Amino acid sequence: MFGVNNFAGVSECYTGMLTMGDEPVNVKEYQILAKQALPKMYYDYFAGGSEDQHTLRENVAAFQRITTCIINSLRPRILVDVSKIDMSTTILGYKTSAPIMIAPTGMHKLAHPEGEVLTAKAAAACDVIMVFKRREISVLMVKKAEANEFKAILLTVDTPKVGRREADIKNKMIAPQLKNFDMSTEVDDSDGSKLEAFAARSFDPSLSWKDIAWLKSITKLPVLLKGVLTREDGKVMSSLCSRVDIFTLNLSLCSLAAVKAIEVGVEGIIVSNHGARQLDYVPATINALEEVVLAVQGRVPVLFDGGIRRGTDVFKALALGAQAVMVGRPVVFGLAAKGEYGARRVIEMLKDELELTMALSGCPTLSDITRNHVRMQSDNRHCRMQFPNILSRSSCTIIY
Ligand SMILES: Cc1cc2nc3c(=O)[nH]c(=O)nc-3n(C[C@H](O)[C@H](O)[C@H](O)COP(=O)(O)O)c2cc1C
Ligand SMILES: CCCCC(=O)C(=O)O
Repeated sequence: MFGVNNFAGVSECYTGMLTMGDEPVNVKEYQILAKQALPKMYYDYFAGGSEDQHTLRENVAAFQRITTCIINSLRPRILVDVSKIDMSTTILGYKTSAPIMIAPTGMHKLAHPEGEVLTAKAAAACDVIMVFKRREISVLMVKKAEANEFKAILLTVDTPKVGRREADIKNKMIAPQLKNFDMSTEVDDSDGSKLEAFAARSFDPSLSWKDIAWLKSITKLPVLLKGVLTREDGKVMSSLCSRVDIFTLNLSLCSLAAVKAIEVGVEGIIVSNHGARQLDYVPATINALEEVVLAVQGRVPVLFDGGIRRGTDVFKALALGAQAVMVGRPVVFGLAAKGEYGARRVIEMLKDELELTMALSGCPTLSDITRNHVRMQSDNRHCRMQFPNILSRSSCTIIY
């Protein structure tokens, strides 16, 4: 039988219908099983994006556009000894076996009764904290993180308010009671998404650059900003910039969001659009990555998340300058479908696929993966000089 699944952000053909007893062969198949395993309200919460879900589709589709035509393609090397592939790297001084981490995603207990405990068992989890209106909650959580020997704080900076998630509104999404949020006791009689109502009560929309100094003043842990998408901070430059311009602009002319982040002393930046759950119509993160990497100029690590579903996606993000990637939904879907085993398999499959991609691209180590291993639309001028005939074909013109 030929099954067609058309989920938000995933549009795939499969040669059979999956059922819970089946063993998924790639991370996307875990989404199919998660959909079968979860109540609709919870599946929609995990899978959904904001508003038209344009960016949700783009996060995945933009990776798929880096494909087999001359521009937006991988560029493998041949006749390199790839009998040993080393995917290990060091992030903030900590050694890890592969540049793949688990993104901070809320409410794993909706996916599985044992929630985050199983996810943490399945892999070394990456830890997150949000700054709340009630700063005493933030202080408490930072102290808890320190006491539990967490290694870094990722400050989510793209959620002063929660994005408009229409599935959650329709489903009247219930915010479960969370241990970390015990201190919020207000009664919620709002209609629509209770999660949104919770966020409106708790998150601080006045969060600004000065608060980074406050956060740094209460902890010695390194602080990384999660949710940077641009190098610029003002309207002036954004009106002047287009994707193709970014290599030719004099970066020192503009006030830079990424650069500003470094100035206020953050130890790392995560290029993320929150899995397309916040502002719709922001770029797919893979299309925003290089802009930030160029602005940061190696001064702090740049991590990446959004739409990673394949080892080749990891490879593309590394080639465009990410030091490591984080994976959100696939891990939760693995957890929902097959518990700890499923979450672990998702990471293992991505690692195996990355290993194979490195071997087939002639890259025995991560440092062998270079910008020259991908060709993007923004390399167009260079392409035009080299491949005048091919580029006149409209099939090779990819529009961001
Ligand atoms: C269900 C869900 C919950 C999330 N919760 C948080 C969160 O609490 N804090 C945060 O910074 N990001 C959160 N994110 C965003 C993820 O950290 C990450 O940016 C995103 O999932 C990456 O995209 P991907 O799901 O396509 O891998 C959440 C994402 C999902 C799907
Ligand atoms: C109220 C939102 C908290 C979790 C989150 O960040 C998400 O669902 O994307």
